[in-house]
Amino acid sequence: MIDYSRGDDGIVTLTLDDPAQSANTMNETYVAAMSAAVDRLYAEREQVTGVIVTSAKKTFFAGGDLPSMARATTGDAPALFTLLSRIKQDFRRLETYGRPVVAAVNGAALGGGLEVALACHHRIALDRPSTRLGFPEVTLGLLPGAGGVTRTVRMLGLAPALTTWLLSGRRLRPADALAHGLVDALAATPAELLAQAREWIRANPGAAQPWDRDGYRLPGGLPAAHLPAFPATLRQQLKGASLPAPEAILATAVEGAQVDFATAQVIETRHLITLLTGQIAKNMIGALFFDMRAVNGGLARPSVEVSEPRRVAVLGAGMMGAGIAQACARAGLEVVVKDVTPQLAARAAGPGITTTADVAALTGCDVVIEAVFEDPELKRQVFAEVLPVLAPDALLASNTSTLPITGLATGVERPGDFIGMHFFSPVAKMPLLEIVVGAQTSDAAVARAFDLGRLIGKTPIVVNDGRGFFTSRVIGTFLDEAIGMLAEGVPAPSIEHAALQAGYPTGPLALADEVSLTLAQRIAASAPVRLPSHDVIDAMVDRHDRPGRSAGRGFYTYESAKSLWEGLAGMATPEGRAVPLADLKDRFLFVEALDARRCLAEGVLRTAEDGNVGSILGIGYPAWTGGVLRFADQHEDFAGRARELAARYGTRFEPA
Ligand SMILES: NC(=O)c1ccc[n+]([C@@H]2O[C@H](COP(=O)([O-])OP(=O)(O)OC[C@H]3O[C@@H](n4cnc5c(N)ncnc54)[C@H](O)[C@@H]3O)[C@@H](O)[C@H]2O)c1
Repeated sequence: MIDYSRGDDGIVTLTLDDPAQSANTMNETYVAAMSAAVDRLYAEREQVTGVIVTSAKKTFFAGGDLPSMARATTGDAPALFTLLSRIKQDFRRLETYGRPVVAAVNGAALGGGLEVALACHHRIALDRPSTRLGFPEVTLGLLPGAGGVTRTVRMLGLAPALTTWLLSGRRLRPADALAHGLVDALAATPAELLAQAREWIRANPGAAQPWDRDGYRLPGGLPAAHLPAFPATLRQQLKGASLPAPEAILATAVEGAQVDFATAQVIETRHLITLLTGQIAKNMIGALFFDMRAVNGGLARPSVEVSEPRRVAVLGAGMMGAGIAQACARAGLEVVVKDVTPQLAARAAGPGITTTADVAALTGCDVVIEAVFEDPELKRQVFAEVLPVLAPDALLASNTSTLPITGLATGVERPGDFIGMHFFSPVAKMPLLEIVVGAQTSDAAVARAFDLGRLIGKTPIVVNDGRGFFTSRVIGTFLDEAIGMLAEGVPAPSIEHAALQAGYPTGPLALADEVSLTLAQRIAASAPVRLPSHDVIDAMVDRHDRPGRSAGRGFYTYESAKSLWEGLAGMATPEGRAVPLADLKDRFLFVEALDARRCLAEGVLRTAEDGNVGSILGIGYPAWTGGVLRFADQHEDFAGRARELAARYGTRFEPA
């Protein structure tokens, strides 16, 4: 798995190449191979002038061995300690070898991959658009435990290491990694990469890690010196739910910065083992690795062969239409955007995009994605208008966020080709695509929508039609719960605080303002039952003229600073009462989990994987839960707690 080859110049190239996998990971094969390679380096030291570490794969190194990590139990702790110590020891032997060691990072280096590179004296990255470097561990409830925390902190100093790399989970492009100090140089081609590595080795025969040199000092000083001045981004990253991984990373960094290198490594190992053997990492790996892999791998895609799209028509150049057009163009598709006037259409202009107000310009398109106003009559009309010029079997997709697909399809000539492709705002950033299957939608249409989603880099879940499909329905349930709390007399700041504490990315009242209370009112008007939240929404829109964010006033006032509107206390009904924080938090998590279980029972959700992935990527369900359906499965007493909430707050909490 590691090819060892020594050139005439005495430079050994270690080429990582796991024969059993498409990417290198820190599995047993790797561990054994790395030990053997380092042993051989030491045995042949007299003939060696330097070492290049590189990979034979498209990526440099993908990271930890997640399948085996996800199985770890407390009983495995001693074995994990031994394994991690061995990995660390080999890195340590490499960096103290007494010869220059260079990482020739020929592709993505994430997690364990970046740790391999950090154990080298110098890192050169191949500057490709797809290459990313970073520590995604925190997003899986873990920490970089093969020296990643220890070395990053010692290389960059505490605050930069934490904010840019360890707590953010960011995957940086090579140029950004260079600017942020974990890469030393860039190379334009693979040949240059290796040539630069050799050159650096020749020029730096006495290379050593900074922390192994005399007089080394932690950049930025010891923790006590700058903890009070920790940047705002760090405080931001630590706000909200108290989650084990960011806390463990912070503790590892701060404790490790005050002791010698070897002790810091042990501290790091201990913290990682605590995370590995706990439930939250299992939840996060379950959803964001296993479920995600299943969803992206086509778990819900019908296995029919379909042709690839070439020319995409987008109707409507508003916020969504422009975003969808740009995403398609970036994937290399030919895109034509139509709006009612050339000026309006031109807002979606960009490389690879033609804009128009003329239906004829859509001639021959084999996909149309409609993103005009949320009005069923208008949508029917634009489909009728474009159908005659499209390719005869064109896929007909609507980006509606609320209108049932089966209903929209009835106005259209070819309902079998009609489908929902629900993107999320902002399209460039949001990874989820919710594919909505109407009563008459064909398997081929689902497969085509799925393939298009994958082509433009989205994670496509496939759901059946219904009021609000999956995502809009469940997020609506969440917002109704929050807004209903105002009617109960719960102070607005407590509502927002409880959601952040539970791990949601934004408070529900702020979110409702973003969505717009006018839209919420329209949805409420067609709801099968009247809820307490609907009275609050009506009062906000009709009585107080506070329709939401775009008007500058909703639950919040958006003037110079954003602040909760003081009139909200007046929304409480006389029977209002105090609700404990623990109940507020659980009401959010449970009300969504219960609704998602109903979605699964009703067939709106076809798989639990789609529900878990969709809830985290699309509607901000806290990732620590492992997704809206896993939350119930991993909860120690889901049914019992749900019944308790039902007794206090209503039958919607009754478990099925
Ligand atoms: N805003 C969101 O967060 C979001 C998210 C997911 C889905 N959606 C859905 O996407 C759709 C569009 O939403 P948006 O926020 O982009 O709206 P928007 O108001 O920003 O854009 C709508 C565009 O459609 C154009 N349009 C109107 N009639 C047209 C016609 N006959 N032919 C061509 N273009 C026409 C308008 O000029 C406007 O540019 C809606 O169905 C909405 O429910 C919105």
